[in-house]
Amino acid sequence: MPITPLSLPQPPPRAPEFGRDSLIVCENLVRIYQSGSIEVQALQGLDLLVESGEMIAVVGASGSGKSTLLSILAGVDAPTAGRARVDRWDLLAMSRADRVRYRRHTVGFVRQQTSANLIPYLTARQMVDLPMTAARTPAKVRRARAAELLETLGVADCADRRPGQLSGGQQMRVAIAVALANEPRVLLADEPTGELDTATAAQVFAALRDVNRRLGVTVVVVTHDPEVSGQVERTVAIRDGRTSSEVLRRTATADDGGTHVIAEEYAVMDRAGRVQVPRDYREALALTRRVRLALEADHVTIHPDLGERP
Ligand SMILES: Nc1ncnc2c1ncn2[C@@H]1O[C@H](COP(=O)(O)OP(=O)(O)OP(=O)(O)O)[C@@H](O)[C@H]1O
Repeated sequence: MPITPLSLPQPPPRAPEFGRDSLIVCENLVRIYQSGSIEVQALQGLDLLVESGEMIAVVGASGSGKSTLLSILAGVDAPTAGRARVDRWDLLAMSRADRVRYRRHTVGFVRQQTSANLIPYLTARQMVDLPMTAARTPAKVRRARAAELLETLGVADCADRRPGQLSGGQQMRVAIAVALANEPRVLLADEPTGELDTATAAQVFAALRDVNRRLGVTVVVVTHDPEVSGQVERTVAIRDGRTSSEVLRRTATADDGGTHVIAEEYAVMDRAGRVQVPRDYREALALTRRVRLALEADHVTIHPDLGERP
């Protein structure tokens, strides 16, 4: 009997390159650390796209690979395998000189420990000046830009103070100003509010959002704080070294004119089509080793395997 072919929507003639127009592209990214005879797979095939001008939060349990991802994007650490591109830089194929140029001009990095970002014997103004001096920026431009950045971050009055004379929140704002000194396209911040109290954390986060909006810098911020991740349009969750889900938030206007935020959670599908079904879904329907997939007109269903088990 002839088999009637299933009528499927036709794919585009040739799939465009993954993330061709994105500013940050990670594809199947792997980072393996070797400590003695033990191998730790910190990233296990992570896919991530970030568009120019976006601000995203990266969340995940301790040890899930967030800091590893940020260090790779910052050009501080190198991936073991996969693909990582930021702007025009291929992070797996950079020479040492490229890496210096990349870290100086393309990305600004704010590290997890506030103190690791600052130099104890320099004033805030001198610290913002330092990366510009390394980039051979003329003195007049440096002076103007340092003043402008400290003003933007709300710490203009701290310009002549050293880190020891600043509060934790002020230190973090100065660290952000330093990271922005050479006008990078991307700002990476690893737990920037981790050591701060709630009110100060909110101010620092507001400063990051301001930088994103006013300067157009793309911001990737790693956080444990649900308050923080609730304030960005996209939150990417990492589990076991892979992106597992994304929450997109948008503001909707109700009939009475009031606005409210709608948050929708999406599972992430990798390029091979693999999707992780959340544990509570699996448990609710006893989905185990084998499931039945069915293609409907505009969605795909997953059914438990009710057949005979071998
Ligand atoms: N230099 C290293 N050598 C060996 N293992 C490492 C190294 N750096 C990270 N790891 C391991 O890689 C995994 C991911 O670590 P990573 O710091 O990226 O996680 P994280 O999500 O940032 O955690 P946290 O929220 O606690 O900072 C962990 O198992 C960690 O122990």
